[in-house]
Amino acid sequence: MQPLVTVKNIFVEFNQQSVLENISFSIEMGKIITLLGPNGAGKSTLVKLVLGLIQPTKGTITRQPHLTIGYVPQKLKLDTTLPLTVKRFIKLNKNINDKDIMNILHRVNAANLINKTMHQLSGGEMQRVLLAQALIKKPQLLILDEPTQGVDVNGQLSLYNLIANAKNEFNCAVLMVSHDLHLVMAKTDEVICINKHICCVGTPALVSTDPEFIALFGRSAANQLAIYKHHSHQHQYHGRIELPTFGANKHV
Ligand SMILES: Nc1ncnc2c1ncn2[C@@H]1O[C@H](COP(=O)(O)OP(=O)(O)OP(=O)(O)O)[C@@H](O)[C@H]1O
Repeated sequence: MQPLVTVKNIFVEFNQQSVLENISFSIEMGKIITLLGPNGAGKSTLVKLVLGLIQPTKGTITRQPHLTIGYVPQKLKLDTTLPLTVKRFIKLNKNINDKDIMNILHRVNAANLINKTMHQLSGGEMQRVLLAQALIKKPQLLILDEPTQGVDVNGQLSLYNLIANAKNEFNCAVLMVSHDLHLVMAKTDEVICINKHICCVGTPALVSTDPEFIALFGRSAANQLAIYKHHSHQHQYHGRIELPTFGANKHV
């Protein structure tokens, strides 16, 4: 099957400064890809390229015709003087009815937030609402730029479970940027490690042994990635995990 997105030999420069160099990869249906890299490595720039928000200086991006993309941005700038409720925020998507909104909020365990205003939300609540907003149109590709910012460790695990279950239910692909090595890797099919160029690519287990990854992130990060070879089940997180509520796909 044709990949949803194919990125081929991409270069990006801002003010004649090179930000991305010779990046190639493809996003296939049903796969979770995590972009890793140090600050300033070009991860958000790559996400914006895939979204079509910026154009490459050189190279090509091919998207499947009529590809639907749901996007959770790194930061959401909201005017705090406007009391926008969660319901109205999600309704900013056209042709969405109240039943659809309630359904999607239920699925991200956020139905109780429907009448809250956006600026009243905690970090974890905000991320759930942003996820609901990204999922409401049943995207073929879900893109998340650091989806667990401001979320505590239990909330992070819960959010990654929701993302993995959304992937199963909608059979969408997921492209995300994350620094949560110890948690996110259990859900990731492929890691792309970048630092302007692609340093290494592969499963978390494979990348954790790659000398370029170790040189960039250190042994401790490599061990966090590798941990999931041995401890990929949930028992160490007992206690405060909210299990996702996705239809038949309750396995995590
Ligand atoms: N619009 C822009 N104009 C000029 N420079 C930019 C622009 N956007 C990004 N940059 C620069 O490109 C480089 C990569 O930025 P980017 O935000 O993609 O990195 P990142 O890997 O997502 O970083 P972080 O982990 O800190 O979020 C940085 O040096 C940044 O300053």
